[in-house]
Amino acid sequence: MGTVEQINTYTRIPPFIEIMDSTLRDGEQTNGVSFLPHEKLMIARMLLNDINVDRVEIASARVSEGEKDAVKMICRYAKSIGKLKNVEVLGFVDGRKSIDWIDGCGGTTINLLAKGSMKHCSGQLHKTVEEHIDDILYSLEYARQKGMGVNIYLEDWSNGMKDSPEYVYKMLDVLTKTDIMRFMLPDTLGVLNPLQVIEFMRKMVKRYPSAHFDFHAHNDYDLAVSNSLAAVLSGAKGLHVTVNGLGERCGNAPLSSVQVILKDQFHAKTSIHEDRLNDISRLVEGYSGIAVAPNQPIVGENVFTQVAGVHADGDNKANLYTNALVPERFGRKREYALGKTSGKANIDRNLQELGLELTPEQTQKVTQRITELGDRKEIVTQADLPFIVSDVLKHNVPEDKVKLVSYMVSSAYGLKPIASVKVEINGSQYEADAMGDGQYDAFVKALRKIYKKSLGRTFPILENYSVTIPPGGRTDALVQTVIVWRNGDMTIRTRGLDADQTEAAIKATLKMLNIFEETNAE
Ligand SMILES: CC(C)C(=O)C(=O)O
Repeated sequence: MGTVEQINTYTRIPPFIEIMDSTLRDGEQTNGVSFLPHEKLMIARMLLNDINVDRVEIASARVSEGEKDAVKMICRYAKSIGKLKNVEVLGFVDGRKSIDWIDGCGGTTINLLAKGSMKHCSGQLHKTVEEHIDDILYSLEYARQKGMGVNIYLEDWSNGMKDSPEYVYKMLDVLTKTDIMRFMLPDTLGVLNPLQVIEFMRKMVKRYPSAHFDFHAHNDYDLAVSNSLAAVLSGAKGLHVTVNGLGERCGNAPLSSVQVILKDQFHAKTSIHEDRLNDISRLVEGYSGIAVAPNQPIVGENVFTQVAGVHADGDNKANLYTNALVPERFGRKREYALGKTSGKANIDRNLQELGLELTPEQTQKVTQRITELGDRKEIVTQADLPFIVSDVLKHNVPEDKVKLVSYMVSSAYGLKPIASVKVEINGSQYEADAMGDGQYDAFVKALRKIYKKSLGRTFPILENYSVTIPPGGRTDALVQTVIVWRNGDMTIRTRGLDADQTEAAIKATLKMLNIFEETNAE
């Protein structure tokens, strides 16, 4: 596919694609997801106001009292901003019941769930197509009396077109002559491929040229996005999406992916404001409890993070590793990961952003430390960097007077930790075991024994011990331990940085002992 002209030669992409978001209806059909009424309101608010989707489907009728509260709140809010008509509720072909329920909540549009395949009509409703059409016409007439707009779903339309197209045509021959606003064609079981979508949608558009068709994809074959594109390329005027691709089984087509593909690859217009796509994704991720995969395009945690140093180098030199999906477009920022493959260019980028200027030797030391952490599978973030820099550079403590030769600390349920420590002090080796209230306590007690029993010397008193995690973002890599020691009038404050808290405290302790030895030697 190339230019808009080429696209239009082979296809009939409508100038504008209407986007209906069903996060609050189909999205809530994700296993384990249930939104509270106020959560539904917050999501609907953001979708209507900030993301500017054309329509939202917010619930199924007659589900529960909680759902009723949510629908009432959302309808009240939508009315206050003049968007009540953009709010839709799925209802059933059940005579007056669903329509009354929606009307009672203040809703003005029903998405009527009709059967789109012979199999569903006879197997589930035990009705003939004529009987089903009569029931639909009855609901339509009642909705009309209530002043309610009607869209209609033809559930299992995809299998209908495969197995019983004459059933689908019989329905639509009648229904397209009514005042139904939109015909919503679901691939209920997610069984279609793009070629079939093109074939079936073209048949629809050819036979009913003035009808408005929406396509509703499911992702069972990981084809929800491709099928949605196939649908609009064949004349569908609207697409159904959900935030983060939530939805029954494998979900629906994700809003963010559909949006960027329509815009960038097919030059199709929508009403979506892209700069809040990340925000809505985070909101829904939080409320649904369903984590977004880190590599999910547009909204995944990692998708704007360059890991390989060569990428940062190319970006530093000539912005070489970028495409139309620039993070700022979605309210995000490009990041340069820190790890064993990141190299100097990534570190330089991060130091620059933090306004830290280091000499080449200092950068070399920091790089070496980050590579070491990377080798241990630790993830280092920009938030960790200032701590690594000061840990590597700040102290000018000689580190050769006291060296740790080996240590072991135990951890077992119901038993006190034990530490076995061997250290070299001024060239001679000493070892001791001790039991403590915690691993670090046992470690310090063993050292204390060495100092008192083997060397006959005092050991500084531990006055304060604090542990902090570098602030911001993912900080699973590092813990900083700051320990304050007192020896007579002398206060020694040292810190250690490591992924492991005990290890960080041990590092801080060794620094203290080297300072202690240095001052004792003078
Ligand atoms: C409930 C219906 C409309 C649906 O989501 C589907 O068929 O995919």
